[in-house]
Amino acid sequence: MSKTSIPPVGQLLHAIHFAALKHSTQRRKDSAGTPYINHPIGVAHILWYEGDVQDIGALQAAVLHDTVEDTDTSFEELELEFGNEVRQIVAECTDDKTLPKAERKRLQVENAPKKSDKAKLVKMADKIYNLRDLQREPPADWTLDRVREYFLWAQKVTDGCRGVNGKLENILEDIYQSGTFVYNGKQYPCIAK
Ligand SMILES: Nc1nc2c(ncn2[C@@H]2O[C@H](COP(=O)(O)OP(=O)(O)O)[C@@H](OP(=O)(O)OP(=O)(O)O)[C@H]2O)c(=O)[nH]1
Ligand SMILES: [Mn+2]
Repeated sequence: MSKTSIPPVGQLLHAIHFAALKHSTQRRKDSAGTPYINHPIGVAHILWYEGDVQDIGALQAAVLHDTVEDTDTSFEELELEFGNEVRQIVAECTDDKTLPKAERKRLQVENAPKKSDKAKLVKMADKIYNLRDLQREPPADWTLDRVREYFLWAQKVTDGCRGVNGKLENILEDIYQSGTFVYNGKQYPCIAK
């Protein structure tokens, strides 16, 4: 059976299985050491359940979005397993880790408006997931300033993704306008007024 003739549920399962194997030894930065795979699955879950996104390529790319950046996965491998469109969306969501961190962050802001609609969807859901993680419990070694900087930077990135999904935009706007995060037991506004 050629890849495109596999029903969408099978295509999505293949992406989940692939990402689970690739991220199998990785953990999130929270104190519980949550399995990393919870994040890419959660990003696809946000697209479907909160963004009403049913496009199979976008959902697969969401599940696979950190495989090249954070594991030994190559773009060629993604193309072979999932086709050219998924490869391209993931490529648009992959930072060049050979660049200094400040430059990577700057490029995310600069390039967001130039991305395809499907890459913008994945970027917004990725940020929603990470911002919610930060609201709940910042990584143990993050200073208060680093958390604040992340919210400000994320807003600049997702502002460049506007125009493709009002529901996801509204979720992000709520976080920036009225969201709070907890740091050392104290509550702070995500974006100081
Ligand atoms: N908030 C949070 N983030 C965690 C946690 N564990 C892992 N991460 C990952 O850390 C990244 C954000 O941390 P940074 O210090 O800014 O980036 P870095 O990992 O590239 O150094 C995100 O990468 P990313 O998904 O590639 O997105 P991006 O922020 O680089 O765009 C996020 O998925 C956690 O417990 N909480
Ligand atoms: Mn991510």
